[in-house]
This record gives sequence, structure tokens and C-alpha cells, in this order.
Amino acid sequence: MTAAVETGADPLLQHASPTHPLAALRRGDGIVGIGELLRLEFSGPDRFAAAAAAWRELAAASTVEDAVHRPGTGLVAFGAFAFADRSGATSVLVVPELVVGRQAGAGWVTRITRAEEGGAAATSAEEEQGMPAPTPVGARPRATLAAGSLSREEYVQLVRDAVGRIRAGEVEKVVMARDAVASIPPDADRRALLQELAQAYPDTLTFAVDGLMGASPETLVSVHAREASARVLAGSMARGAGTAEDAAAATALATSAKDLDEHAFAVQSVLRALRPHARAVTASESPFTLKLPNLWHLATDVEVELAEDASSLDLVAALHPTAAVAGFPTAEALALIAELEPFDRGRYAGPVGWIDQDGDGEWVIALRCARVDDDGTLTAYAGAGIVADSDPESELAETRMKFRPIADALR
Ligand SMILES: C=C(O[C@@H]1C=C(C(=O)O)C=C[C@H]1O)C(=O)O
Repeated sequence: MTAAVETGADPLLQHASPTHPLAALRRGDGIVGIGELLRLEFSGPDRFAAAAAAWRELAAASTVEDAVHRPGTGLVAFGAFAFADRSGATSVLVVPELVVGRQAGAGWVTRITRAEEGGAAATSAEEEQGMPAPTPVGARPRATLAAGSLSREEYVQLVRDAVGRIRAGEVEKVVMARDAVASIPPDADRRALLQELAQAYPDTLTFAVDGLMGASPETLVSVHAREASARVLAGSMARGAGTAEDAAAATALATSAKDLDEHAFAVQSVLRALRPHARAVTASESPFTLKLPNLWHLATDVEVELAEDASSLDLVAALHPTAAVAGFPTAEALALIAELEPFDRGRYAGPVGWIDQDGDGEWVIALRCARVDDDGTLTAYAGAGIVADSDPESELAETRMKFRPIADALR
């Protein structure tokens, strides 16, 4: 059941668990989950298809009373998927016991329980029904990120190797990532990090699912009432110091043949994946420059009118991995990542988001994020798209910029 409630101006995060938050927030709106009613785990190359099928089955066996009817009301699961088919990390869908949400000033709470026949019963309503009292967000844990599996010099060498392989004709583009580590007290209030990310990066989706948290600017796919949208990012430039320098940085990005090429691969990969599911696809002819506090990105928004009853997870299955996080051609780029990157990406660069009983939902690419283990070990990830004329030192600098959301949240 989903009921509308007066959530006032309280940060929704105050309702989330301090140590195991579930959240998908944008500009103060969105949903947080409390408790864990059900956890479904998937792995291997079929993880998306298996999750889409399992969710379809669960939703069909569920009874939903939804008096509010907004994105995120009714039965929802939060999800996070591994990047690679052979990752050691599992992929999960988590159904919380309670969801507290807000959209454009309207608040609601959904209570989810187990039904006899293997489904769930979800009731969304406008009345508070024994919602746990919100707790103020605690102090922010402080820590400094240190290089992880690769030193900076080793990352530069990795990019050099990738450029060599591109010039040898193996792939046209490959995304090379590195990790960075820190440690926070295991009982630290992780919502404080999320709050910091949400405040500093309002144009992103601030997410927390099963220990993975971050602020992603890149919407893999968002589906509502048979309309789907995606925001493709690829091509990045550091923000300039002053107004003039910053404007020059944006112009340089918008006119850089290297970045426009890199971006085109990413847009093409998204369009190719969506076309079979679409009645109509609209994307602008040329990208726009998206301004984030740490970076400029080349961005293209894609709008899709869906042809069939494809769920957001079906589209995620078709889209992942895009050229923005893998490269092009996909199979060769994935093989090169597996060969050259000396660590498992886990759920970094995988889809993260939520889905409802109708299959609608919002999925972003897990970027500008970190995994926080139960013992407080924090692993952040950042990557950069490499093409034939990439400069290894600039790519290192770009990854440093991409660590900033997490690094600054910990400062
Ligand atoms: C791989 C990352 O970002 C991706 C790569 C980009 C690029 O190479 O320009 C830009 C945005 C993202 O699609 C990351 O943030 O870790």
C-alpha cells in the first residue's frame, strides 16, 4: 500500500538506515527504502534477463494498492548489477519493507509485506502508518582516498598500453578505470556522505544500494508510462578556473574531434540497443555541454516511445554495457578491459537504480561512486574513455576529477 504523507521539507535521507541506506534521490525528490523484505541475487551473462524475469513474476503475483500513482509509488525494488559477466560480484534486487518518497512536494509511504502466493503486497498511501521516526543525519566520516590496485604511474602505463592496442586496430575505443581506497568507521552514518553528494551534485542521481553509493550524472534508462529516456555522456574536460577559462574549456570540448568521436560511439551504442524496442527515437543531432561542479561532459539526451511492454530492466539488459563505460566494439573492448585492468570492477559502471510493479523505473550507470563494505573499507572507481589520440597524462587527470565527488564527500 502506498499512502501520501506529509514529509515536509525533511530530507528523505533522515528516514534511511545510517549503515545500510537504500536511496535514489534527485534534487531532494525520490525514494528511500527501509529494511529488507526480499533479496534476489543474480550472476553471470544472464543476470539481467534473469532479474527481469524474476521481477515480472514477483510483480504479477503481488497485490498493489496505490492511491498516489507517481514514479516510485507501489511495489519497488532497488537494484545494482555487476559490470562484467564474469565478475565475482553478484547483482541484486532488494525489496525494502518500507519506502518513503517525495515528488514535487507530494510525499508518500509504501508498506510492503510478503504475500502467501510468493508475491508481495504493497500499499502506498497518503497517511502515515507507523513510519519509523526520522533520525537526524550524523557526522560525516572523514578519510583520504589512496591509490588502489594501480599507482598513478601504472595507470598512465595502462592507458599507454591501451592506446597501443587501439593503434594496432584491436578496438576503436576502450574505457580504462582505476580504483582508490579509504577506510571509514564501520558504524559511521553513511547518509552523511549521500547528503554531501546530493548537495554538491544536484543534477545527478544520488544512489545507495547494497553498499554502493555515488552521484551519477549518466541516466542509462528511465521508463515511465511507455516513454523511455536516456542521457549519454562521453567526452570530458576539467572546469576552468575563472569564467573566461571555464567558457573556453566548454568550447574546447564542444569542438574537440577526439571527444566528439568518443561521444559518437557512445550515442550510437545506445541508439542501436534501443531501436528494437522503440516505435520512435529522438536524439539531438549534436551533443550539448553538461556542466557539473567537477567537469564538463559532452551529453546527448535520447527520448524513446516504447513499442512493446518492455520493462526498464529489459532495456537495461539491451543497453549494458554502453560504449561510455566499455568502449567500441563492445566484445573486443570488454576483452581488453578484462585483460588490462588488474581488478574486478564489481558493480562500478554497472546499472544501479529501481524498478516498480509495472516495470517502470530509473537506472543510472554507477559512476562517481564507491563501494563501502561492512567493515568500513571504501573502494572508489573512476575511468576514462581511451581513443587512438588519447594523452595518458590527461586521462589520469580526468580520473582524478571523476574521483572528486567521493574524495570531497570524505574531506
Ligand atoms: C567511466 C566514467 O565516466 C564515463 C566516461 C566519460 C569519458 O570518458 O569522457 C564520461 C562520462 C562517463 O560516461 C567514470 O566516471 O568512471
